[in-house]
This record gives sequence, structure tokens and C-alpha cells, in this order.
Amino acid sequence: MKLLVKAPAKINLSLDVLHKRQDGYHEVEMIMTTIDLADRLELTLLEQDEIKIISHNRFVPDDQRNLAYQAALLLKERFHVKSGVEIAIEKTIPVAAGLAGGSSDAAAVLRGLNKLWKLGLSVDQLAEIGAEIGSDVSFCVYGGTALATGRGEVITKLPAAPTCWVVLAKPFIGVSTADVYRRLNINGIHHPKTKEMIRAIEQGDYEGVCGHVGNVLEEVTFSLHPEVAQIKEQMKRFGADAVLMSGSGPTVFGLVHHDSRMQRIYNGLRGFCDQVFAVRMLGERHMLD
Ligand SMILES: C[C@@](CO)(OP(=O)(O)O)[C@H](O)COP(=O)(O)OP(=O)(O)OC[C@H]1O[C@@H](n2ccc(N)nc2=O)[C@H](O)[C@@H]1O
Ligand SMILES: Nc1ncnc2c1ncn2[C@@H]1O[C@H](COP(=O)(O)OP(=O)(O)O)[C@@H](O)[C@H]1O
Repeated sequence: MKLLVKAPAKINLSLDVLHKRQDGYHEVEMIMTTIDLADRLELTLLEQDEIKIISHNRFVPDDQRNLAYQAALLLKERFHVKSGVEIAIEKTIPVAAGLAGGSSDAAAVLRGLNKLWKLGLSVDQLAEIGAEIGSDVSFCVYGGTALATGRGEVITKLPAAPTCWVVLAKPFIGVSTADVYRRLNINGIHHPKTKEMIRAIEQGDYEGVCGHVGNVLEEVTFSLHPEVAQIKEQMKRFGADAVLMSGSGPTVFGLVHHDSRMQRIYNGLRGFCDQVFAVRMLGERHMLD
């Protein structure tokens, strides 16, 4: 039996760090939303007791380091599943980009195997299991628009963010999330106004959302890779309504309302960046399955 599952990328409309915790993680407040840029996974049940990853992307591991593999293993061990699964990943989301591609693949495997293996788990249970794989996996299980707190795994649903174009530009560099958090100077943070961002989303106020984007990890990644800050400046100059780095980077996204301006920004950046996309904001949870 086979099942096709979609794994959409996320962007952080805002990302704040409150403090460093005893366990080494950082306490965060993030507003996250899914976008229409997705990996596709084909899950095929195997009689033999094996988890097999097929990926043709050279940056994606095809063994136990793959987050999709870890998701399958976790469910298999916890629920004593004796058969196996082949997971073929068609990668579209850039890797190590701040877009949670690996986390979303893991979440898609949790959702898909819950069906194929008839485990009967609720979405909340899948999100809880997802948190054992990585901080972003719980959000990816739900999708939509949400406030993520704790180390990112405590999810509070929000209404869909006002829809618009999202232009994404990723330079040809990879960023280590752990390294970016480690280098953050907690005392020098200029905190984004998370509450006002939530209010803007609740009121469907596009200008309000644009006015309150903020990411405290930007300055760390900008200092390591000044070209990321340059991309942000270029996107502003081309006329995006709001521009921000997503997660720990290096992807920079611009929010744009008008089709013609989206096209101008997209064309303008294609010459400078490794990967450029123009996609819609999804925002709603029900888009996932
Ligand atoms: C920065 C964010 C924003 O959405 O995303 P990405 O840039 O990775 O997409 C997330 O917080 C990343 O989530 P994720 O990539 O799942 O992180 P994890 O695998 O759990 O952790 C990787 C490492 O980042 C650090 N880490 C992560 C989350 C957190 N709240 N505090 C931390 O200090 C820890 O050093 C940890 O070992
Ligand atoms: N299914 C997967 N897709 C992409 N990367 C993966 C996957 N599984 C594990 N990884 C590893 O996780 C790292 C972070 O990848 P990714 O989730 O794309 O980035 P980010 O956390 O910045 O959003 C990569 O360096 C890659 O080696």
C-alpha cells in the first residue's frame, strides 16, 4: 500500500528569544505560518522489517540521520510495528535554510504512518511525539498559523495570516541552527512585539503584520554571513511590503500584496541568489491532509 503526503515549509513571521534554559535550549516566542512550497513524500509499506529512505538530493541523508527516518523509527518502536516502510522524498524545500524542510518531512511521515499503520493517534498526540524529533516538528504536524512557545514545541493555534505572496531567496550557504543560537547575545536583544503581531493576524490586518515582523536571530546570521543582510536590503529596495530572515536563516523572505511587484522582486533577485521562489502564504491548517 502507498500514500502520498505533502510537507510544506514554514516561515517565522516573528521570532523572539526570552532566555536560555537550564537544558541548553532557548525559550522562544515565534509566530509561524506554512507556505505553498512543499516536499512530496511517497510512503510504501514493506513486508520486511526495514525503514528505507530514497532521496536524490545530495544534501539529504538517506540513513538514520534523516528526520523522516527518525519519525518512522519512533512510531515503529513505540507501537511495536513489525513491518517496514520505504520513504521516497522529492525535495523542493531548500536544505538547512530556516524553512523547516526536514522537520516538515518528519511531520508528514508521522501523519502518513498514523494512517497506513492504523495507529489511531490524534493530531495532538502526533505533535507530542514530533517534539521528540526536533523543536519545529510539532508545529509542522499541525501546519497553519500558530504561536510557538517553550523551545518551539508548545503550539497555540491562530487564525490564518492574511494571504499574500511570499518571495524567498536563499544564498548558497548553509547555516547551523545550534551555532546561531549559541552565538546569540541574550542581553543585547531588541524584542519584536509578538502580541501586536498576534492582534494583527486576528484582525486580518496585512499592514499590521508587515509592520511587526521581527527575528532576533537575524543579527547573528548577518554577522556570520553579510550577504544575507545584503539580500534583505535588495528585497526592500525592490519594494517588498516587509522583509525578514526566516528562522536561523539564511533564507530571506519578502511579503508582497501585488502580483506585478512580486514579479519584479522575483526577477530582480534571481541573478543574485542560489534559489528564489514566489509562493502563496497558506495560513490555514486544513490544507495539510
Ligand atoms: C530556529 C528555528 C525557528 O523556527 O528554526 P530553523 O531555522 O531551524 O528552521 C527553530 O527554533 C529551530 O528548530 P529545530 O531546527 O527543530 O531545532 P532542534 O533540532 O530542536 O535544535 C537544534 C539546536 O538548536 C538549538 N536550539 C533549538 C531550539 C531552541 N528553542 N533553542 C535552541 O537553543 C539547540 O542547540 C539545539 O541543539
Ligand atoms: N528530510 C530531510 N530533509 C532535509 N534535511 C534533512 C532531512 N533530514 C535530516 N536533514 C538534515 O537536517 C539539517 C537541517 O535541515 P532542514 O530541516 O532543511 O533545515 P532548517 O532546520 O534550517 O529548516 C540538514 O543539514 C540535513 O542534513
